[in-house]
Amino acid sequence: MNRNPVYLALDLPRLDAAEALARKVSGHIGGIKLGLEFFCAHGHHGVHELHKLGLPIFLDLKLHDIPNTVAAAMQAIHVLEPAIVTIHAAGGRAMMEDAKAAAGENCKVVAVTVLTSLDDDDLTAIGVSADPHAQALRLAELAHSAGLDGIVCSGHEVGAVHKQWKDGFFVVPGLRPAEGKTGDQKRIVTPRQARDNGASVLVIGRPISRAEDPLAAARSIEATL
Ligand SMILES: O=C(O)c1cc(=O)[nH]c(=O)n1[C@@H]1O[C@H](COP(=O)(O)O)[C@@H](O)[C@H]1O
Repeated sequence: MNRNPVYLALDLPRLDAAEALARKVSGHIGGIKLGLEFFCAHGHHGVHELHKLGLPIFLDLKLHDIPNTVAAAMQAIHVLEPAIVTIHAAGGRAMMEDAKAAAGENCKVVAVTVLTSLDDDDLTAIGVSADPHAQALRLAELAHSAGLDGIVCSGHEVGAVHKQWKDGFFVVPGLRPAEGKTGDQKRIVTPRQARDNGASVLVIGRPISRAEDPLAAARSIEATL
């Protein structure tokens, strides 16, 4: 894995625009994250196109279904040779075990714990009585015992998760440079705080992709790390 921990979230509707942006900042990121917006629009073809840049690909598909379906989906993406794939920890132990067993040899499988767009009230509304911190720790423990490589959590929880899972692989989104717009994210920290708290991968989208000058934004984030 590249030493630069920043994975650029390419949440853009057009393939040519996504490719151009990734190419422009490619010297200042460690990888590319392709999520649901990209995959639903451009599928395998889009992933093959982005592979041409030579950076590791993080396929953020957040799979969450019965174990058999998730395992079959994992097998269907082998051919894309992703470095990292996401599933949802809330899918349960058997789903996580089967997803890991079906993944390619060099693919890290990480489980989303509590989305960074959720706060206490959101968890209460879906019937979860634990706060985001406790819930993230609980799901991290489950993901660890199911044999996954790591988890996705916010920069607020990653320090505590790191203490209980020393060699885990931790993906942290919800990152904003000090002056960045929050948007739909609720549990945010700066890229530097996330790294200092133990993040392995820093997922950054709009602070770069929606910046007036994406190259300058990527450079200035890199300079803080
Ligand atoms: O799995 C993820 O990457 C993810 C999990 C999470 O809890 N929160 C979260 O924002 N993400 C993704 O991280 C990216 C964040 O984008 P920005 O808020 O634009 O930096 C998006 O592509 C989200 O899909």
